[in-house]
Amino acid sequence: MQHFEVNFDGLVGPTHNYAGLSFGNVASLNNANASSSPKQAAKQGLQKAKALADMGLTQGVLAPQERPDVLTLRRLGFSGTDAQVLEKAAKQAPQVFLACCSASSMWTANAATVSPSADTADGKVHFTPANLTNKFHRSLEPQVTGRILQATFNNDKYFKHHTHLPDNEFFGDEGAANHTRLCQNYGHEGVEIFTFGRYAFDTSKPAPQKYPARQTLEACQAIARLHGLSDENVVYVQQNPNVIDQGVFHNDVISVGNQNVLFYHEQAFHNTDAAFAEIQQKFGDEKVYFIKVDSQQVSVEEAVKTYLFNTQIVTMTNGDMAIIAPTECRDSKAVSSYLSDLVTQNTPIKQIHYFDVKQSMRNGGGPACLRLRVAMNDQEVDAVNPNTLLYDTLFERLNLWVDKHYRDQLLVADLHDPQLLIESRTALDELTQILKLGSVYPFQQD
Ligand SMILES: NCCC[C@H](NC(=O)CCC(=O)O)C(=O)O
Repeated sequence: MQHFEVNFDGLVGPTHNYAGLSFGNVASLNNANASSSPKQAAKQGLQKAKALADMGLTQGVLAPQERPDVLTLRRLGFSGTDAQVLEKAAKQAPQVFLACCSASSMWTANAATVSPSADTADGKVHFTPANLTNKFHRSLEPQVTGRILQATFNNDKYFKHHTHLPDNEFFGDEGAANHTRLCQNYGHEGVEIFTFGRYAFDTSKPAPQKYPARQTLEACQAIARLHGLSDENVVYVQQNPNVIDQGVFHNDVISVGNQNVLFYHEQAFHNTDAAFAEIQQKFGDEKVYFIKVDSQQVSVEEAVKTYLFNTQIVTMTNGDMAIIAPTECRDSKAVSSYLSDLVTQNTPIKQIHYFDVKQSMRNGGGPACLRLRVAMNDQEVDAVNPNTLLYDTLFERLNLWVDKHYRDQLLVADLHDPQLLIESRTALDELTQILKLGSVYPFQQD
């Protein structure tokens, strides 16, 4: 049996915009109200995904969500026709309205936590959508995310879907952005590393002071229970509260792992030595490469600006690893010289590939945010909805679909345009036919 890691990239939705919604995410705050290009954003994402497919990796896509979220606006008391709902909300509660327009589901690293079948008690691949409670605009995602995941991984024999954790800050969960899995190979039992920002039920423990810690230990523990993980395969590590206060709102902004590599900044974790000893012990006899970047090489500020750690580390068909980095890393002297040196060292990382994902970066989402990793064996890959796997035909079809429906430019002030709602729904309706997802959106269920 063969084993793969498949990346499911989030398609950028037609309302991609910069509304400054994410307190604690420096790029989101700095780019508030800038004009965006949904078309360019979607194409940048597709290019990156297709390039990985061309490198011989299996690549899938996940559908975006319906925005503006008229259903939520109605729940909040705005009434009338859809156009009236948009107009009233934009006028009477602009911040609430903007939150209901975000295309943030594009960052599928926050869609769910996934545990491969090699790690779970029942031998199925488990999915728990993230509840994303810390940000109102993101808390609107989990229900539809669950439907999209079920329509993508639509076979009960191999896939187990859980409901997202209770919607409150005690169980704040941001999905795979705070979860990394190390393993000797993808089919082998792995070590699932859950990273959290604070203890929900013990306020005497360290926590950030300035920016929110979005993920709690208790949420991580609940997911490990739901997925049937053994204590022998799980490590919980607290993020260094101080780096959260410097803009590291998810752990994937300061560390990334793949197979036997954990690439991290020296300030990423609290109690690093104890955590790494536990990881190595649970990993087994083979050595884990803990690749440390220290503050003199790259400061936390530079790491947040360039997203050095929001890179993907992928295993190529010849067994070497490659780093998939945003062009911001190439444009930084400190980071690009670090990376050029890294590939000459004695680690599995041998190549660096740069991609322009600026439209996403301006909202604090790099290459790693744009993908959800699902390690599977060949039978499981065969059980995935085949229309969501990105081969040449789907790539071409999706590019045409973007050209047909997406605007070149969008301003925050355009979001209440009723025509945009019609365009978005028309696009998404067609997308569900292309990907054969069925009726996953509220507007399709009226
Ligand atoms: N994993 C990357 C997530 C980025 C995302 N940004 C946003 O939602 C910004 C949206 C805006 O500000 O318009 C977040 O912070 O959760």
